[in-house]
Amino acid sequence: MATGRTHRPATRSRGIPEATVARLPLYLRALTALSERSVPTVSSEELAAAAGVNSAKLRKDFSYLGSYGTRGVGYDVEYLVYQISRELGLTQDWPVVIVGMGNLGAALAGYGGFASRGFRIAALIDADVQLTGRLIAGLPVRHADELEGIVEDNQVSIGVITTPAGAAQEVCDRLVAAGVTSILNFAPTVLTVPDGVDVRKVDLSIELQILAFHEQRKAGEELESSLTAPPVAAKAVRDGGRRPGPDGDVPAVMPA
Ligand SMILES: NC(=O)c1ccc[n+]([C@@H]2O[C@H](COP(=O)([O-])OP(=O)(O)OC[C@H]3O[C@@H](n4cnc5c(N)ncnc54)[C@H](O)[C@@H]3O)[C@@H](O)[C@H]2O)c1
Repeated sequence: MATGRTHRPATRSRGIPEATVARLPLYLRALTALSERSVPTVSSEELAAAAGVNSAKLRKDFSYLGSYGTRGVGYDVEYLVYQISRELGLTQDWPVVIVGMGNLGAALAGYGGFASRGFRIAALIDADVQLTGRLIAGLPVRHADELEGIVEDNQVSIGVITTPAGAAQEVCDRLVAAGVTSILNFAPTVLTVPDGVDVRKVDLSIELQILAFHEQRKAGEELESSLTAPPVAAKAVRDGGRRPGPDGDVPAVMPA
């Protein structure tokens, strides 16, 4: 038994590094936006800026896909959308179940972005009999007793867990025993899964903590630069964070 995430090598099949795989959805999102605006080609710099990635890294990533673009023209948007979708396995339909139909489960069920990216919600499942049969986003909630049958009947390979932490491991075990091999876990707990099962954990509070770290660092840098800045600017910062702008009174640093 492996604890938490399954241990995979840093590269996947066909030698594409995990870090590249993790950036492919970012490129795909930016390319889809271009495609919707009927933009035919895009340069690596434009696409890198739209995806929030360094352009040298983008070119390296695309070389793993065998996509090199055309000098002076750039990359063919539609072809790249197809290539990345194929690489991510999005050209096929992925039935997904969501287990735990409280606030978060219902919000996810209502999110249209899954279906448009090839993730079909096969069933919404909850242990609460009061919820059984209730329509959420047009689908009836099924009782947790039916979980194994639903997974088998729909050949579900991806399960989303949005139950309280205390129920998540049991739900995970049942999903895996029924044949699910990928879990997206929103519950704040580390799941134990057998080899061959992938777990991705989503934790918005961790993302917020990372942002808090950056905020703190930015505040530290600002303070440091105010202490080393020329006397006039430093005085302006001490006087409430207002530095004289080009026309003398535009605050460059807003007071907190
Ligand atoms: N990852 C994040 O960023 C994030 C954000 C918000 C909430 N959460 C977590 O997501 C989970 C759900 O949050 P919520 O606000 O929707 O909670 P909620 O209480 O509204 O919903 C939980 C649902 O799970 C059901 N449930 C409980 N045990 C079950 C079982 N064994 N099988 C099937 N269903 C079961 C309950 O009946 C309930 O409907 C919690 O663990 C919460 O901590 C995570």
